[in-house]
Amino acid sequence: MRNLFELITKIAEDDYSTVLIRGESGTGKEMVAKAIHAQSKRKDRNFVPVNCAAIPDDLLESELFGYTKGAFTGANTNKPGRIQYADQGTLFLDEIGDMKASLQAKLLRVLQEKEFEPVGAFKAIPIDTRILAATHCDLEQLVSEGKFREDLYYRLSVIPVNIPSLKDRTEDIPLLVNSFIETYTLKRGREKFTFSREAIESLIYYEWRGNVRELENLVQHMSILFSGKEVNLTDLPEKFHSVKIPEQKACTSESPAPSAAAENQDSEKTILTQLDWEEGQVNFKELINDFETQLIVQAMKKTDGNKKEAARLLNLKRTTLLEKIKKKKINGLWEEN
Ligand SMILES: Nc1ncnc2c1ncn2[C@@H]1O[C@H](COP(=O)(O)OP(=O)(O)OP(=O)(O)O)[C@@H](O)[C@H]1O
Repeated sequence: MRNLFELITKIAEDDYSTVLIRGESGTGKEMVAKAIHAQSKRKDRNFVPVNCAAIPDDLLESELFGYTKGAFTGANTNKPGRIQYADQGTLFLDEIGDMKASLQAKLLRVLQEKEFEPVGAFKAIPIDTRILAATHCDLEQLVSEGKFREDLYYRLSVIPVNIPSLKDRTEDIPLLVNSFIETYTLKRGREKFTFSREAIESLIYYEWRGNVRELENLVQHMSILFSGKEVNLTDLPEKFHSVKIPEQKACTSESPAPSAAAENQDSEKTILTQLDWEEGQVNFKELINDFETQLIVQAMKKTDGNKKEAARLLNLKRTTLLEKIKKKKINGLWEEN
């Protein structure tokens, strides 16, 4: 996600490239598109989202490009399309994989020629809009099946942005939960609440097919229906009660998970017994540094080199662990020993 934030800033600065945002439903594709717009030079102009899957095929063309008076029965006046509202701004085309072939051709023209024709018009209108597209589909597959134009696919995916599913970044769950608690308690003017460790664990190991949207809905739901201070597992909706938590990770409020310090008592002993106080002063900084290295190497060994798991064992953020490994230049040390 940190890489993604950096990418958003770079993309926002470069106004010319088209961007294809990919991710499962609810991962935050529209949020990323809004963030790109908000950081770009177009930020004071409109951000216009169009969900290509939500508008029936027959209507999408006139909705997107507008129409002229008399273009079809019922077209009594000229009507601008959403693309015109996005002039000088950003047009966000969500679910682009659902766009029918004839519209794909019109969109390609916008991208290549920077102009479009409203339905029923004979003259093209110039347009200056940045197009951000998003999809949860496998566009390459649609291209190979002939359902999506290959030239449009290459045009759109100049910069691909992939948003990971929530189940692939479970370390973000507690952070997101806290942020949503903040938002929804503030909105309702009620006291903040917390989630018990057991409850958080069930959230961490839950499937999250609806990704961040589903998590946000849960916290919103709790902020309405739960009036206590700490949400326990039993306060959560039924589907969370049966979440399978891997054996060695399961912990209850009565039997807290082993802390990194306890797990590493052995290495602490080793270092302390190695100390020779008689020799004079001990080098405090060096010893702490060695101890830290030993802890990291041990955690990496225990988890077969899985940095995410090791960070969880050490009660560190994954990024902090990665930074330490890099700074100490100890990458792979756990394999050698
Ligand atoms: N990193 C995040 N931090 C806070 N809220 C987030 C984050 N990512 C997503 N959300 C929230 O999750 C919800 C879904 O996000 P969004 O609509 O951007 O997803 P999407 O991928 O475009 O979904 P869909 O494909 O179904 O349209 C929104 O309410 C958004 O505010």
